[in-house]
Amino acid sequence: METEELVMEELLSVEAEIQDVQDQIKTLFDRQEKLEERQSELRALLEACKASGSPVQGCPSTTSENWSGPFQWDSEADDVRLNVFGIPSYRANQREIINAVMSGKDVLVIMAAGGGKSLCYQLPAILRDGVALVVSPLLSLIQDQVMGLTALGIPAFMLTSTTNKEVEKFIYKALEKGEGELKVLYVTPEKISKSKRFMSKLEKCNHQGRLSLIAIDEAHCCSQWGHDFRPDYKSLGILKTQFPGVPIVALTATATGKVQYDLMEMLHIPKCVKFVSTVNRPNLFYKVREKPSVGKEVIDEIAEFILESYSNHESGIVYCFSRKECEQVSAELRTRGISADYYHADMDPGAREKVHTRWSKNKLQVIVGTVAFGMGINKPDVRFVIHHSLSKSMETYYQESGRAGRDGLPSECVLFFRPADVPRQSSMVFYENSGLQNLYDIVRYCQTKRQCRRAAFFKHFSEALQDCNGMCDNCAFSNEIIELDVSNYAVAIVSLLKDVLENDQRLTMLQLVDKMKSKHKQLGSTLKKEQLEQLVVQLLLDRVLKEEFQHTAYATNAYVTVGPLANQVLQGKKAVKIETCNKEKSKTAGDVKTVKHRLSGLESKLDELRKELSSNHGGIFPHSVLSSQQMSMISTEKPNSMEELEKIIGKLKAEKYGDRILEEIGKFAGSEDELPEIEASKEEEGSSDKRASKRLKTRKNVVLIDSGDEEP
Ligand SMILES: Nc1ncnc2c1ncn2[C@@H]1O[C@H](COP(=O)(O)OP(=O)(O)OP(=O)(O)O)[C@@H](O)[C@H]1O
Repeated sequence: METEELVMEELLSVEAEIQDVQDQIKTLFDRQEKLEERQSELRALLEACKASGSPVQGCPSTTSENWSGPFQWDSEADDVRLNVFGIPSYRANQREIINAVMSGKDVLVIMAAGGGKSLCYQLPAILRDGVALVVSPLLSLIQDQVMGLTALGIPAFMLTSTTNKEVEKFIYKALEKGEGELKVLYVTPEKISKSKRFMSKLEKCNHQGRLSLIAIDEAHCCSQWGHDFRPDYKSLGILKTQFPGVPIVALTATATGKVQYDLMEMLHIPKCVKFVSTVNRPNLFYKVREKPSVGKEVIDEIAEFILESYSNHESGIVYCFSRKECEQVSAELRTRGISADYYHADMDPGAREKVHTRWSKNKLQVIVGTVAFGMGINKPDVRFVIHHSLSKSMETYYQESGRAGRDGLPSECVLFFRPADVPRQSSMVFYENSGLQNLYDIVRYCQTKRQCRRAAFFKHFSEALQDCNGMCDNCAFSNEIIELDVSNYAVAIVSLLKDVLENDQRLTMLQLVDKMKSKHKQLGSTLKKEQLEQLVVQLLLDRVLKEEFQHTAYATNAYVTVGPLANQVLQGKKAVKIETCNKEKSKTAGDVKTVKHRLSGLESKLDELRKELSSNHGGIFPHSVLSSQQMSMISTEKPNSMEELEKIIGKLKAEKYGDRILEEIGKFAGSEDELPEIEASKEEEGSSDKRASKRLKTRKNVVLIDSGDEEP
């Protein structure tokens, strides 16, 4: 008997050790997977550097074909840009991309939403002889583009399931015989993969030297690592094989290094010239708000936000997790006086189209949609994108929030986050490639109360850091953040889960938090329920815990169990901390109400500053006093006189960024090599202006602001 007990004891200890070893193996495998991913990203960057010689983010350029010109088609291109498209000047990279396509190169374009990708293939399509083929994933997107081009007098057509026989005949004739006027032809990827007839006409067109270029829009759909993988995009590789002499231009708004590498392989364009524009959208203010646990309260907060900040019926989108939620949220918003309607995949296409059109024409303020409200949303003046629920990845969030402010004007992106939303998403994405890893990245973005939100995007897309300019809640509002050491709670959670496991039971995140709550009540716990939830999520991110999934006939349930690093916590080798705010930052940070309040206090001080300026100086606008960074903080417009500057300030004030502008005005009078003025704004109101006026008295090339002028 005694021997049996001893054996039993040893068996348990061996089993525990095996578990430990397995945990370590799992950690190492995870690490290996991450490293391999990074390895392939770096290889892709290296390839791209070698192949293109063009500036690639994160990789120094090796050659330097100068794509800015001059080229023989320069004046013709300028003429078409201005007189056909009505565009006065190129945006960043557009000229270079057009020149590379015109030179017959394969080109990969990564440019943020609204950056102006279409011009990059539409302009060469007009300049080059023959027909340009454009592959685009969505009918609605194609219809919009064809309508737009036709309105400009450009012969553009689409060949899709909705095309009538007559038009189809015209297109085939134009391809085969060059009859009729056809400059740009839009198709879906299915046409390439499924229609032999179409491919044979295209062959003939190319044979006669009339296929001018091939554009592949939303090219990230080629890669299964991307967020919108479309199987038919995989077969687009055939285009380069069949038409090797025709330049391919692949365009997308987002692609990590891995996706770029993948799509270059899929499309057989390894030597393409690559143009990567920044993912930064400087006009978007990112913030995360704590999501109340009561559904109605969430809607109250969303409604309050819209009614207070966007009372002039400015357009917005609210993204929800499910179709049902979508319908509920839109109904609730309506009862609170907001003109809202829902949009999801379960509606018939006619009804969806109707909602979209009403919204596009500003007859509806808010669309409450699921992810189905996605590609092809071209409304330029969307002022806010609210996420009622967590997105499934950084890429998805970047895309969805990026539908705000395509016109370049200040807009807000607000994500309502609550840890309990994590298992809802994880039980949906755990079977996808890197699904959980992607989800945990966006959860990390939401959990932090310290790190710049923008920096998370730069990191995710392997781009060098850029200044956020105070355009996210964590950078703009320096509320005191306290770091709580909650290692003892972590130990209690791990021990509890081990007990549960030994009894062959499982706990969901909410059950675990409830158990902890009742357990800690007895111990006189100080952590609130929300903080316990935050802690459990933190432990998931830190791999102390992990999620496991179980399928039932109706759903997949997510459970929380001990993870690879659980023992380190038990052994006291790993400290666990959570961040908490002194004030309830997430509720107030960046709200228009807050900004307006600060602004009204500062306005009277601006008047004082004006008076001082006018009594001292002679009206010379001191361009030299402003660094380009300061200038860009104020506006993308460049003022040439004080009057113009004041107008811009007035406009920006109306757009709620007045307090930052005042800070900048304070800087006009200061020397750039003084201490960073940005700090002044964080002092008590008024102190920055006092310092500014002091400097005014001592400085020579200062500004005159006419004290008699009305605030524009
Ligand atoms: N150089 C330019 N100057 C001013 N406006 C421009 C310029 N280039 C493009 N635009 C305008 O910018 C808007 C967005 O362009 P476009 O639709 O091509 O963006 P996109 O990069 O394709 O965005 P998305 O990825 O969201 O589809 C359009 O209204 C377009 O006419």
